Amino acid sequence: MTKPSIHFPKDFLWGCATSAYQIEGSPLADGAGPSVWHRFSHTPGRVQDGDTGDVTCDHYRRWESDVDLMQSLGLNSYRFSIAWGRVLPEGTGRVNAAGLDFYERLVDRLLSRGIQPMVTLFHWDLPAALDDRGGWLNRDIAHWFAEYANVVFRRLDDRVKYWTTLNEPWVVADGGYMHGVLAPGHRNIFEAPRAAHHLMMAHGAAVQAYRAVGRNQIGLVVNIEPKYPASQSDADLAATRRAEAYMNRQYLEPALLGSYPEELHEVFGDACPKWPEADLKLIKQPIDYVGVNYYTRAVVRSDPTAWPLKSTTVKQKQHTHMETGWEVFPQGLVDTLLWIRDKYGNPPVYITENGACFFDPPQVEGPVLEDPLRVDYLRKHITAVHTAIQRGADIRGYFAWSLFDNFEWAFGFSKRFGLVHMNYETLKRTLKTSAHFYSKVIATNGAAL
Ligand SMILES: N=[N+]=NCCCCNC(=O)[C@@H]1[C@H]2[C@H](O)[C@@H](O)[C@H](O)[C@@H](CO)[C@@H]12
Repeated sequence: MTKPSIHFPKDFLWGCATSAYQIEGSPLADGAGPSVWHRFSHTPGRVQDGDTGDVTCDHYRRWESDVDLMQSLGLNSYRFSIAWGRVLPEGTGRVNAAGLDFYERLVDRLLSRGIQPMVTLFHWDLPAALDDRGGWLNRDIAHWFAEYANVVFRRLDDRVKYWTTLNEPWVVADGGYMHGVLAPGHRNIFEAPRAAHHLMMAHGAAVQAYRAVGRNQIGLVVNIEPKYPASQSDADLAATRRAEAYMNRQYLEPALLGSYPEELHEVFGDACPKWPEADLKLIKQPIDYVGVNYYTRAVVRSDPTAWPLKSTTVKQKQHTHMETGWEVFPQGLVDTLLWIRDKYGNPPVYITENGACFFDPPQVEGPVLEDPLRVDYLRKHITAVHTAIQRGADIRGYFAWSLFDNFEWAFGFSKRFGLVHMNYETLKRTLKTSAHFYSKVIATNGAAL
C-alpha cells in the first residue's frame, strides 16, 4: 500500500531554534553586561568539564555565514533569543547601542534571505546586575522586563512578526531556584514558587507593553512533558496529577486561564504563596500563540521519599543520551497537542523546540556526519505533528532543536542536539544527515517524511 502523502498547511513555519548564551560566545563584547549564566559557568563545579559560553559556536562573530547556512538548508524561519545584557548591560536604564545593533543586523540579514525571525526576549540569561537586586525573587522584575521588552519592540517590531516573552519558565524556577542545578543555583522550595510567579508577571507585563506598541504576534514558550502513571494505583495517579500540575500546568494555566492548579498546594505545602487577584489578571494577558517545547514524556511512580514531588520517573526502553534518559516517545507529542487543543480551546501552537541528543558516532572528517538516530527521531516527531494537525490541532510551525551542537547548560558541550556538527576547536560547521533530511522535509512541505 502506498504511503499517504503528507502535506503541512501552506504557510507552515519550518525553522531551527537556538538561544543567545548557548551559541553566541563573546558574552562581554561591545559593552554587554554579564548574565547569571556567565557567572554560573565560571563558578567551578557548576558546569560539566568546566565548560562556559565564552566562545561556544562563536555565532556573535560568525552570524553572517551562519545565516547563509540557514538559507542553504531552506529554513523559512529561525528562532533565536536576544541576550538582555547586550541590550541593557545593567538590565534597566542605559541602552547599549552596539548590542541592539547586533540583533538588528541579524534580523535584517535573515529577512534578506527569506527567513522569518521568531525572537525570544528571555532564554535564561538574566543580567547579573538584576540578580544582584533579587532577580526573579524581586516583584519589580516585571517592570524591569517590560522596560527591556519595550526597547526591543520599538527597534524591531517593524520587522519581527513573531515574539516570545519567556522560554520555559519552569526550567528557570525548577532548575535555578528549586534544585539549584541551573543559574542562579538556589535550592529553596520557598523561593521556587515566587520565582515562578514573578516570571509569569514579567510575561504579562511584557505582553501588556507589547499591545501598546506592537502590531504582530506575541506568545509564551513552555516545555510540556506529558505524564503517564506507572500503574493505576491511587498513589501513582495522584503522583502523576502532581507532576502534571507542577511542570505542564503551572505556567500555561495562569497565562491562559488566570489561575494556578490546585495540586500546587500538595507540591509546595506551606511554601505555597497566596497571590493577589491583580497579579493573576496581569499574567492573563491574551496571547497570540502557545509555543510548545517537546522532548519526551515521563512515566510517573509515587515515591514518598522523593523531594519535592514525592514521585519519580520510570526509565523506559529507547531513550536519548540525556542523563535522565529522555525516552523517544513521539506519541507523547500527539497526546500533548491534542491535550492543549481540548483543554485550552485549541489556541494557535508552534512547536518551538523538538530534538534529541544522541551519542553520535565518532566524528570522522567528511562533508556529512551520519546521525541516523536523530533522523529517525525527527521523522517520527514531525509525523506526530502532522497527525495532530489532521485531528484538528491548530499547529502553525515546527522548530528543530537545534541548528548547531551548542552549550547544553550544566552539561556543557557533552550533549549534542545539533543538525549541524560543531567542532569546538576549529569552529567548523559540518552538516549531519539530519540536516539534509530536514531540508528535504521543508522543501516538500512534509512529503519527504
Ligand atoms: N520535555 N521535557 N523534559 C524534561 C524537561 C526538559 C526541560 N529542558 C528543556 O526542555 C530544554 C530546552 C531549552 O529551551 C534549551 O535551551 C535546551 O538546550 C534544550 C535541550 O535540553 C531544552
